[in-house]
Amino acid sequence: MPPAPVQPAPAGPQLLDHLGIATPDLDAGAAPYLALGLRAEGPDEEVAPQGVRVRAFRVGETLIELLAPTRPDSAVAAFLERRGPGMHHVAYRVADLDAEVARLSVLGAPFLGPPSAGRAGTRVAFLHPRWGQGTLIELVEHPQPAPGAEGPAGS
Ligand SMILES: CC[C@@H](C(=O)O)C(=O)SCCNC(=O)CCNC(=O)[C@H](O)C(C)(C)COP(=O)(O)OP(=O)(O)OC[C@H]1O[C@@H](n2cnc3c(N)ncnc32)[C@H](O)[C@@H]1OP(=O)(O)O
Ligand SMILES: [Co+2]
Repeated sequence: MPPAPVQPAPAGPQLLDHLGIATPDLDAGAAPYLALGLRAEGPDEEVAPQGVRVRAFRVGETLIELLAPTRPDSAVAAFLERRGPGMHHVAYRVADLDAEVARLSVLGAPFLGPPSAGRAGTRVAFLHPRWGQGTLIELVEHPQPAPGAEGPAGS
């Protein structure tokens, strides 16, 4: 009997949220993106649970997320030690992270721990790179806008 087809994600359409790039130094790592004409979005942010400092550059609906380690035992420090600077992860936006973690876990997807805090108020969860054909995959849920913050009243 053929395997059951994978059901579409119930949490709605997914966007490419960002690409994570590992660099030992944010200023040096930013140089090519500034030369391309991209602008940093907001101030740099430290995400302590991940041991990184982040500078984000917007490209349409997607961000380039430059990541520099803040401690030697962080995932990004280990990556730089092993592979040097470069593409670190691909992040997909989901509407309901807990629902996606539950749905994919049933399929055997190897999550690297429970959802945790990401940059800019997001919640994130990671899937081991062996599952993504050698690519570390991140799922991102953005915070819901506050009621009434979506536009002028009556629009
Ligand atoms: C800014 C915050 C947040 C956001 O808001 O977006 C972030 O993006 S934080 C980003 C940093 N955080 C993380 O990456 C957390 C999840 N990562 C991990 O848990 C680990 O990095 C890892 C993926 C489990 C790898 O850890 P490692 O100790 O290297 O594990 P292994 O020894 O099991 O490695 C196995 C294998 O995987 C290769 N590897 C490691 N990292 C990557 C990667 N980023 N992309 C592709 N492959 C990766 C590693 O080289 C090993 O391969 P071999 O060398 O062939 O054995
Ligand atoms: Co990320």
